[in-house]
Amino acid sequence: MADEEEIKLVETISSGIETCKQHAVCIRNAYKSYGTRRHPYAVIKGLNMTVPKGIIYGLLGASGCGKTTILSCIVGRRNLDSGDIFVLGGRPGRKGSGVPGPKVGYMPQEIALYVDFSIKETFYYFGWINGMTTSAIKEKMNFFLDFLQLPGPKRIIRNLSGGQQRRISLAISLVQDPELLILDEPTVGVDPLLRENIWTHLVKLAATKNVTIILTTHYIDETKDAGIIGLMRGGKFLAEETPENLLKTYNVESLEDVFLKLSEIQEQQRAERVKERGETIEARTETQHKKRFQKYVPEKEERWGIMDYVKFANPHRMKALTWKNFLWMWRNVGMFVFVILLPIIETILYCLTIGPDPEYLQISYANYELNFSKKCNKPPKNCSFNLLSCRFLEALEDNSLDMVRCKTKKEAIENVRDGKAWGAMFFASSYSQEFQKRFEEGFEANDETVNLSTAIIHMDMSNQHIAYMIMRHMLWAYLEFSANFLILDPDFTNFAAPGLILTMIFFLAVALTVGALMMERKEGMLERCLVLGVLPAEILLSLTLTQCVIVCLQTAMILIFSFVVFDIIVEGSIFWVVLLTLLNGLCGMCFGFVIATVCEEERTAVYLSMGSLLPIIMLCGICWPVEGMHIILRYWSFALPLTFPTESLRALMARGWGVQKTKVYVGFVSTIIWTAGFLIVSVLILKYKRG
Ligand SMILES: Nc1ncnc2c1ncn2[C@@H]1O[C@H](COP(=O)(O)OP(=O)(O)OP(=O)(O)O)[C@@H](O)[C@H]1O
Repeated sequence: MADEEEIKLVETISSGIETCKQHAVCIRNAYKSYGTRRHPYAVIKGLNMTVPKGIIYGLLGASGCGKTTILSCIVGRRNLDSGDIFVLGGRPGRKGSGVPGPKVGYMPQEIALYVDFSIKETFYYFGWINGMTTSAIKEKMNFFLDFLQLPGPKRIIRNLSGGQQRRISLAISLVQDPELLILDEPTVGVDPLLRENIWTHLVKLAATKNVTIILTTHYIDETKDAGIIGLMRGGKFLAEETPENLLKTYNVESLEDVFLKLSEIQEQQRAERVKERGETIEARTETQHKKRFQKYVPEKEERWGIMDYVKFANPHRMKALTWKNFLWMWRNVGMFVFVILLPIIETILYCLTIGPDPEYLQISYANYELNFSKKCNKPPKNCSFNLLSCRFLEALEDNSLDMVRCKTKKEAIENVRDGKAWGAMFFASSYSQEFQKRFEEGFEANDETVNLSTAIIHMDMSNQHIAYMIMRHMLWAYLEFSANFLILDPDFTNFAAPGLILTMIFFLAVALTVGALMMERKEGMLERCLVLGVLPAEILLSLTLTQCVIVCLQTAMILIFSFVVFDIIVEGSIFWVVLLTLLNGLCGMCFGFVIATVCEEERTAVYLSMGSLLPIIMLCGICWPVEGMHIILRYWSFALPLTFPTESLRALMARGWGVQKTKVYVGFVSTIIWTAGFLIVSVLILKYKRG
C-alpha cells in the first residue's frame, strides 16, 4: 500500500514537471541559501513560481528578499540548493536548454557596460555577440536611441548620467529580440514619462512578439500593467496573481495595500504555527520538501560530451570579443604603451644594477717598503721592478678598488673602524726580499719568511657581499701579479639574466590578464556575456589572443635590450630562446586567469599575484642555483612554473645547448604542462563558480 502511494506521488510529480516545462519559467519548491554549509543563510524557502509565455511578470518584494537571487537562478548563473527550475522548457545551464544563450535578454542591476566605449560601439559589441549583422544592429540602435531619448551614438558611456547608462543597459538587453527578457529594476532613475513609454513598449513586445518579460521593481504601482505579479516576502511568494484579481480579492485601492495586507496575514500565520507546533512554517515546509524529493527520481539528462567542451570559438562571438579587447586597449592606449615600455625600463635597470661589481671601494694600506713623506696618497706609478709590494698595489688599483695609502698600520686600521675604508692592508719593510726568499725556498721557508712575505689584510665584514667581492678581487690581483694567470670572471648578470627575463615576461603577463579579467568581472560584463551564452573558454581565448600581441612586443623589447644593447651572452639558437620566452608569457597569462577567476575582490587578486612573485624569484633558481637551496626547498622548487624553464633558458643562452638536450626540452615541456593546467583550471572555475 505504501509502495502504491509512493508510485502515485512520483507520477504526480513527473506529470507536474511536464506541465511545468510548457511555461516560460517554472520553479517548484526552490530552496537557496548563502553562507557556509555549517552556517547557511536561507534566502529562498520553498518558492513556487509560474510564468506563462508572452506575459509581463512583475516580481515585487522588499530589498534583500531574494529577487536578484531568483533571477540569477533563472538565467543559469546560480544553482538552487534544491527544487526544480525550468526555463523555456529546459533546465538552465544544462545541455541543449539554450539558457544561458541569446534566447534570454538580461539587464542586471549593475550597469554592466564598458564605460570607455561609445554608445555605438556598445551596440555593435552586443549585437555581434548575439550573431546579428551590422546593418540590423544599426537599425535597432537608431530605434532605441530615439525611443529611450538617448544622446548621440558617439557619446562615451562614462560621460553619460546614471539614468542614461541604465537606459542603454535596457536597450542592450532588448537588442537581439530575446524570447525571455529578464530585467532587474529597469526603471530606476527614469523620468516618469519615459517610464510610462518603457512599459508601453514592454506590453507591446509581450502582446505582439510573445516575449515573456520578468522584471523586478521597487515601484509597486507601475506593475498594474503586468500580466501577473508575484509578491515576495520571507523567501517565498505571498501571492502570484493578476493585479486586478489581487485588488478585487483583498478589496483595496492599490497594490501597495495588497502587499501590506498579505504581509500582515503571513506574520499572523507564522505566530500561530509557532504557538501551535513549536516550529516555523519554513522549517516544516523544508522537511516536507526534503522527504518528497528524496523519493523523486529525476529525469535522465543529456550529459556533456568531450566534444561539447572542445566545440567552442563560435566565429561571431570570437570576432566580437577580440574586437572588444583591442578596442579596450586602444581606449587605454597610454596604459598599454607603458606596459610595453615597462620591460625595457626593467631590463635597463637590471643590466645596470644587478651583476656589475661595486666600484671605488676604499682600501687603506700601509706599505713599510716605501718611505713616503706624504700621508695617504696614491701608490707611485711605474715603481721599480724589485719593489713587489708596489707591483701588487698597482695590480689592485683599478675601478673596483681605491687604494688609499696610510703612514702607519694603526692609521689604516682606524680608517676601517671609522667606516672610511672597507679593509686595511700592510706590507712589511722587507716584503719583496722575503717574498723572493720564500719563492726560492718553497716549503722549506721558515715562519718568519712566510709572515714577512704575506700581505696582511683586515676586512670590515659588516657587508659580506662587498667584503667577499673585495677579497675575490684581491685574490685575482694577487694571482695576476704572482703568476700572471688569467681567470674568467663568473658574471652574475649573465647567470641571473635567463631567470630575470622569464620572470619579467611571466609576471607582466600575470598583471595584464588579472587586470583585464578583473575589470570584466567588476563591471558586471562577464556575467552579462555569460548569460548571453558566451562560453568561458571563448572569453579566455579572446583575451589570450589580444594579450599575446602585448607579450610579443614585450618579449621583443626585453630580448633586444638584453642581447643587443647590454650584450648578455646568448650562445644557443635565438629561435628557441624567443619561443621559450613567449611560452612563458602565455603561461603567465594563464596563471593570471586562475588568479582572476579565484579571487572575488580586485584587492585579493593584487595581493595574490604580488605575493607569488617573490617566492617564485627565490625558489626558481633565478638568483641562486637550485643546487644550493635547502633540500626540502629544492624539491618544492621543482614544483614551480619557472624552475625548469629558467634552467632551460640558461642552458640555451650560456652553454649554447640545443633543444635535443634533456635540460633544454624539459623547460619547454614544463611550460606547456603548466600553461594547459592553468587554462583548464580557470575555464572550470569560470564555468562552475556559481552561487
Ligand atoms: N553572493 C552572496 N553571498 C551571500 N549573501 C548574498 C549573496 N548575494 C545575495 N546575498 C544575500 O541574499 C539576500 C537576497 O539578496 P538579493 O540580491 O537576491 O535581494 P534583492 O531582493 O534582489 O534585493 P534588492 O532589491 O536590494 O536588489 C540578501 O540578504 C543578500 O545580502
